[in-house]
Amino acid sequence: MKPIKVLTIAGSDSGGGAGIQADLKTFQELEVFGMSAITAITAQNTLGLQGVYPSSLEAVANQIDSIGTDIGADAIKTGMLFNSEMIGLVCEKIKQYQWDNVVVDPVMIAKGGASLLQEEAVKTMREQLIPLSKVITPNMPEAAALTGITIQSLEDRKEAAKMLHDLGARNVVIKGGHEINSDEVIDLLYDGTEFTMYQSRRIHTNNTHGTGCTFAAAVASELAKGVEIKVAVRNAKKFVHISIEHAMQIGSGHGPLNHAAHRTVGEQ
Ligand SMILES: Nc1ncnc2c1ncn2[C@@H]1O[C@H](COP(=O)(O)OP(=O)(O)OP(=O)(O)O)[C@@H](O)[C@H]1O
Ligand SMILES: Cc1ncc(CO)c(N)n1
Repeated sequence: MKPIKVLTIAGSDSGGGAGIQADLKTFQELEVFGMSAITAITAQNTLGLQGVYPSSLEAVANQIDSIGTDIGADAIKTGMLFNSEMIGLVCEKIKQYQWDNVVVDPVMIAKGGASLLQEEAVKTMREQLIPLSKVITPNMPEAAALTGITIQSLEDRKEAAKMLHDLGARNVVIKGGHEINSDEVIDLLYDGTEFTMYQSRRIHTNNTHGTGCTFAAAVASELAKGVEIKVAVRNAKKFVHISIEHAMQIGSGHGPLNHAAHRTVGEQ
């Protein structure tokens, strides 16, 4: 069987819950071959972010070239991209290698509130990266930052999704993890034609560190396999849900997910 390969371009989370670590765990669980280009090293744990050490542009370019010139990728996922220059570089490489299955997780702020993207970089993301994306997966604050729309209701999310589609994203998923006053979590997909809602029960837990990375990595894995977007989002949401539900108690703050849970729960 031909191996299916997925590349994540993202930051490292020393605590193992988010970023590159969450992505590679997800790729492994969803049976695709995972590769990485590391944009920054973060010192991070379940309590917060203790330090950020960005990679040089040369290091990022070289990592991507190593993959592009030899192994290739059936899908790529971007996470923490640190600043405007790095986003520009990643856009150049996506074009150079003609990568089409591009999942953009527009990471800006970690759950604890620490910034993972410089502010001026939001403009570059909007103008350069979004037009190259097959799907963009902002949470509600990220969708607000990218569009300037204040997002509270589902209608606000629909308006923001349309705007992000107009900016060039072929599909937009605005995730609902931040709608904390509700007992359900609804992720909203817009494919340029219609809206699809993915609804689940909200799990009341502290262990949600890395949900966004895991979700986007799962979408990328499914797209790499040739699964169509509506099913890819459904499968990704199910995978994240099970992984949150069966999280182990790790650290004393916002703990990571249990990416292996689907094996025993048997729903995947
Ligand atoms: N408490 C929860 N219960 C069930 N599902 C959840 C919960 N929190 C998040 N999810 C799911 O996890 C996925 C990620 O959503 P979320 O809005 O948390 O992303 P995020 O804010 O980008 O995450 P991150 O913490 O990695 O930045 C979505 O599919 C969402 O439905
Ligand atoms: C490295 C990294 N990427 C993304 C996130 C968002 O969850 C995080 N906390 N850390």
